[in-house]
Amino acid sequence: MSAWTLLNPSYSREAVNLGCRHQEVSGKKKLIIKATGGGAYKYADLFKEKFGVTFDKEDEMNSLVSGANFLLKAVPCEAFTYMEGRKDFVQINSSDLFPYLLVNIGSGISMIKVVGDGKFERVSGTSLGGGTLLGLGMLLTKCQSFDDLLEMSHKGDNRNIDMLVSDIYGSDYSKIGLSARTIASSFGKVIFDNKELKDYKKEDIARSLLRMISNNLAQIAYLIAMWHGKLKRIIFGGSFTRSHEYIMETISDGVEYWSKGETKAMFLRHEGFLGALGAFKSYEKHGLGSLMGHHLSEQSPVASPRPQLEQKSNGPLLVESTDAESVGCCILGSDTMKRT
Ligand SMILES: Nc1ncnc2c1ncn2[C@@H]1O[C@H](COP(=O)(O)OP(=O)(O)OP(=O)(O)O)[C@@H](O)[C@H]1O
Ligand SMILES: CC(C)(CO)[C@@H](O)C(=O)NCCC(=O)O
Repeated sequence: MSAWTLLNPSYSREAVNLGCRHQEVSGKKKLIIKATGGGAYKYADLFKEKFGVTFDKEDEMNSLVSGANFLLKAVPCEAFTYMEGRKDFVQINSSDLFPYLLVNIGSGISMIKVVGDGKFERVSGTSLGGGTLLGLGMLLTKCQSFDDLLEMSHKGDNRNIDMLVSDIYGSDYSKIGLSARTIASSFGKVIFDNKELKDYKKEDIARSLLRMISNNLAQIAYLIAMWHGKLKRIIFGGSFTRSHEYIMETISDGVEYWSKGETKAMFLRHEGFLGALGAFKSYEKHGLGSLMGHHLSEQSPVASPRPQLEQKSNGPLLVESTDAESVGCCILGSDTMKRT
């Protein structure tokens, strides 16, 4: 997947009008598109040469934060927790939103402490992210896509690959709070198996990989949140989770475990669109805010009655009125195009 995000001009008439603009340069019309992420730099020349499109570049971190703040403040029930198969929407009071840790899981992971609108610091990051899962997954299971890998993982059993506490102790190790089922060493069982890759079920490998990456990022995120002022909210964005229940469940379990139940992982309904939304929002600074407000009030549920602040609900009611299509933007990758 490419590392760039932009508003897709072919998605809808509104997106054409709002995602890009024309500028008259020496009598010629120039098409300008907001773009963010690495691809906004990497592919700028290519787009200009092939399509005559100029990228109006917005900083990636700035766009991620701006997109996340916008969603959390303006879209009812954007954030939710996911535990034991249950999605609980959380409406955060905007006066109590900051500070929080934004963990953007793309190919790599950025951890950003957000303290206000436009006020943030990228406090950490890790290269063990979505790209690691997919890359290792492709090597070890020959999966063709992320969805392929995810589907495999649903059918797998990581206990055939991972070394559990019970494999070492024969039971739990309750004195230090480790249950028999806790993974003591990801992929650790392989050491004693004397088997080759072909002898393992690819479903089991997929499951172990997913647990390994998700557990690891949950732990790092929690530690970073504690290190940077005991941030009470950890919000996970980026295309990695894409509402995949098992991924969210594993991340939630990890945060719950490491925080001893004090912190809950939060996810976003529009998790993969933070950068695009943030780049879009930057029109405000060019004095085109009214145009944007018009578009959003038509398409997003902002105008609909708000649920009670800090209310939690796992009922379907709130989803109905806050359909994911409402934000109406696309991510274009070099090989994929996804729509909310
Ligand atoms: N359909 C998909 N195709 C490819 N990757 C997917 C898909 N769905 C989820 N993913 C996961 O999302 C990751 C990429 O996420 P995203 O598009 O947010 O990041 P990116 O912009 O490419 O990365 P970075 O932020 O590091 O530049 C992949 O590495 C993979 O783990
Ligand atoms: C390089 C970026 C910012 C590109 O989105 C991302 O992939 C990332 O945060 N990677 C982790 C890099 C690190 O901090 O180790």
